[in-house]
Amino acid sequence: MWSKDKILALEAVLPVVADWKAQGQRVVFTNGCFDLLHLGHVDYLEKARHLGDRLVVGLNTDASVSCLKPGRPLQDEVSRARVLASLLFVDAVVLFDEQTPLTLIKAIVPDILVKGDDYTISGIVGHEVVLQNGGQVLTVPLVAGYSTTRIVERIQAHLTP
Ligand SMILES: Nc1ncnc2c1ncn2[C@@H]1O[C@H](COP(=O)(O)OP(=O)(O)OP(=O)(O)O)[C@@H](O)[C@H]1O
Ligand SMILES: O=P(O)(O)O[C@@H]1O[C@H]([C@H](O)CO)[C@@H](O)[C@H](O)[C@@H]1O
Repeated sequence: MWSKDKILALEAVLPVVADWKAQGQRVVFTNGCFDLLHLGHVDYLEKARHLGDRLVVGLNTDASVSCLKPGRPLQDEVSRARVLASLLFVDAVVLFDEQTPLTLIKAIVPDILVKGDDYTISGIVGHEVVLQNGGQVLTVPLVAGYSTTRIVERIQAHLTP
C-alpha cells in the first residue's frame, strides 16, 4: 500500500474500520499535531499500535493546530499527514479541523484510545465515549527529553549568534 492511500477522510475510514472490527481486529486511536516528528512520537505511536491490531491517527489540520499552538504548525498538514502515513505501524491518518478529535472518536468508536502520559485518562478527549462502549483508554510513557517545542528551541539557540 502506498503511504498516501492511508490518508483518508472520515467518511472513507469508517467502512475500513468496520471491516477491521468485523475481522475481530482491535482498533487503536490516537491523535495529535505531530508538527516535527521525533523519537517520542515514533516510540509512542509504535507502542500504541501494539496495544491492538490497527492504528488510526487523528491529525489536527493546520487551522486546528494554529488555534491550539500559536505560531504553529511549522510543517503543513500535507507534510505531517504523509510523514505519519509513511510509518509501518500507522494504518490510517484522518485529518480533523476541530479543536478536538471528539467527532472522530464518536464516529470511529475505537476499541482502544491512547495518548502519551503527559495526559491523564480523564483529560483525554473522548475517554467517556470509548469507556461507555466497553473500550480501553490508555496512556504510553513519554520518552524523556523529546518534544517539538524542544526541537524548535534548540534550532533557535543554534541560530542565535
Ligand atoms: N517525548 C514523547 N514521548 C512519547 N510521546 C510523546 C512525546 N512527546 C509527545 N508525545 C505524544 O505525541 C502526541 C502528539 O503530541 P504533540 O504533537 O503535541 O507533540 P509534542 O512534541 O508534545 O509537541 P509540542 O512540543 O508542540 O507540544 C501526544 O499524544 C503526546 O502525548
Ligand atoms: O499533539 P497534542 O497537543 O497532544 O494533541 C492534542 O491532543 C488533544 C487531546 O486529545 C486532548 O485529550 C486534542 O484535543 C487536540 O486537538 C490535539 O490533538
